[in-house]
Amino acid sequence: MTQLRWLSAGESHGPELVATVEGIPAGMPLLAEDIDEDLARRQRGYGRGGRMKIETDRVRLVAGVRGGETLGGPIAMVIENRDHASWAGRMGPEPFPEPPEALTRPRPGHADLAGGLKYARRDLRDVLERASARETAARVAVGGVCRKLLRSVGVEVFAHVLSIGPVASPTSAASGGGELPLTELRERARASDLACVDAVAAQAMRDAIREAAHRGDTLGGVFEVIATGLPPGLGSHVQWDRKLDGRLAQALMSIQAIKGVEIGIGFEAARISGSEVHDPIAYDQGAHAFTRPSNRAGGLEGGITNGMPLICRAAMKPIATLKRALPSVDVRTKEQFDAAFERSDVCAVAAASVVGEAMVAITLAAALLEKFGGDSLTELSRNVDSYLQQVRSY
Ligand SMILES: Cc1cc2nc3c(=O)[nH]c(=O)nc-3n(C[C@H](O)[C@H](O)[C@H](O)COP(=O)(O)O)c2cc1C
Ligand SMILES: C=C(O[C@@H]1CC(C(=O)O)=C[C@@H](OP(=O)(O)O)[C@H]1O)C(=O)O
Repeated sequence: MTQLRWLSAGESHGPELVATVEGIPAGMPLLAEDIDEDLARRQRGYGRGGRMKIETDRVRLVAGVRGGETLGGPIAMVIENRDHASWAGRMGPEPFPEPPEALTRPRPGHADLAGGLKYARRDLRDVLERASARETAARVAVGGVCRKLLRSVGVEVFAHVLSIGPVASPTSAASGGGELPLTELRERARASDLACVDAVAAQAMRDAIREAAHRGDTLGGVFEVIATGLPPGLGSHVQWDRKLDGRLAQALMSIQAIKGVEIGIGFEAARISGSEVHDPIAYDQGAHAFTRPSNRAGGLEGGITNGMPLICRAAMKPIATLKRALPSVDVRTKEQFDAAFERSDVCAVAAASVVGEAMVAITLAAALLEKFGGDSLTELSRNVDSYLQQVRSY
């Protein structure tokens, strides 16, 4: 068994973000540009704030890769924070020449107050810098490495936006929106600035975001992550922490501002009968494979992949930093004030969907390595092929 481990470090306006990932087999081709494309997609999306005009995220591979191939050791990556240049004397590890002005008016919905109380920080910037979703750039870098591994065994992960505020796209893979083949869904999502596959819905979403911005308000939404090409048998029913649905939920829920996760049709399954929920089983003699005419389970039964595409959804709450700020209290004076506002995204659901892809890719890569092991890519591929042969002759 190979264990995938990873960590990120870095503050939003510090010098750089750092990510380390260990457990990737040796001999996997890996270039910075494999990851940069995802980093660029994470920066997109109608409704993002001024910060995204400053950053042009690129990864620098600093360990674990030689001559374009992984070595089997920890891979370390760095992403520069260009905005750091504007924070001289206020951010960075060295003592400041003068104490910077403290941020003392916590924003409802952000980590400011809870983190300030927990870590006994009087300047709430000490909390928000790490709580910020700037950190998700590091996650996307780790996800890019994992995506490369998954691709080598035929697994693709992609996401699309289902709704922004009250505006919904008519297409959902989980609800049988499979009139669109999944490859087409992926291409359309990648071509849209909102990762929405329906052009009419995307325009209504843009309008909703623009109107929210005019009101000084913000919007959340829902995105769906789909993984194709998965072998049956990732995850396990035998112990609580090995169930893949639970692990995916934790991974997606850990993304800043994600407040709900569904697998397949999710909460909808609780409202209808069993006969309308469960996917009948058939057998394709030619392909020597079990098939399903529907995929309401979203590719998971008993916490184990069943060979159908994996479908997860995540709900993002609206951005907490409001131009028309909500009432708050100054933590120093205890007087009532409006919460702090400098600048902010109005809506970041499309960006979060790219982070969702990364978190799902990381979780699937971990499950793949646990099942098939392998210190080299050759060994991993051989193990996968041998298992697929076993499944075909079951
Ligand atoms: C891609 C992305 C961008 C975000 N941008 C902002 C932002 O500009 N302003 C803000 O207040 N919150 C933003 N958030 C949400 C906060 O990071 C999040 O609400 C905060 O860390 C508190 O965590 P919680 O919402 O999970 O409790 C963003 C989240 C994501 C995923
Ligand atoms: C920097 C990113 O997102 C940031 C996430 C974020 C937050 O509070 O989560 C607040 C904003 O940062 P700033 O206060 O510098 O404008 C976003 O821009 C990014 O996604 O790369």
